Amino acid sequence: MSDPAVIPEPITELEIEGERVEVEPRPAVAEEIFGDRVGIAQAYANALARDGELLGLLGPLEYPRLWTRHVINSALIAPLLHGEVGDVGSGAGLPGIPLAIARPDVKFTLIEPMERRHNWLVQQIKELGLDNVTAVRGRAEEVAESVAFDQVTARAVAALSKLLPWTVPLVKYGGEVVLLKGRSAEAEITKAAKVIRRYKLEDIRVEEVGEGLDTEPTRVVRATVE
Ligand SMILES: C[S@@+](CC[C@H](N)C(=O)[O-])C[C@H]1O[C@@H](n2cnc3c(N)ncnc32)[C@H](O)[C@@H]1O
Repeated sequence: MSDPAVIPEPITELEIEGERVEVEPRPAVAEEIFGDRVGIAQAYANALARDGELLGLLGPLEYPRLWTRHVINSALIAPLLHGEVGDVGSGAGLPGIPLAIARPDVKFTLIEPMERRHNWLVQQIKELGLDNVTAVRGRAEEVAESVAFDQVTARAVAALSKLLPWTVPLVKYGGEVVLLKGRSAEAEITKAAKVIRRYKLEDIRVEEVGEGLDTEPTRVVRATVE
């Protein structure tokens, strides 16, 4: 288990298929986001660097932007969250694990159907000593009956028209979806108009978070479930 007071030595390079690959060093903004839990974030980044390829979630091109594109991009939405949060299609724990490190006061459930990834998440939760996270193996549609979250997050799982029917049924009345999206966010909202009406989503909007910090902001699609 990671000792939060100790910052582990960062993995700075790896060999993948005989090629030397550099791993992005931890940016200064990580200290601002994770505070005294930055050591846990470094332990997670190291695990992601070590196992990301094995899990089929990180290609060699992702290593030089491991922190900014994955860990920080995920953690930036931490101030938007409260209560109990479900993270659909967590994969290697994104955005759920960086969020759980940044917000020990919020409870996270990582939902991931692939056995290998789910097992890895269970192992990481234990090794990082995160007592505010659990991992559930299954597809969102399968677990919808048994859960009700204040908020549901997802990142890089599917386009909105497919993602909303997977995420909205997991949200309590009055709760919300907070979905990390790139530049396509507005276009995806337009395409998902029928689904948005069907689920009676209120106040659907695109927001950027992390402005003022020395990193690229993260875009989210937020909507209230009524
Ligand atoms: C491209 S990966 C993204 C993983 C992670 N969210 C990230 O940002 O790196 C998509 C993940 O969604 C999972 N997934 C696909 N369909 C799903 C569903 N219906 N319910 C829950 N997870 C699903 C896949 O197994 C995969 O791990």
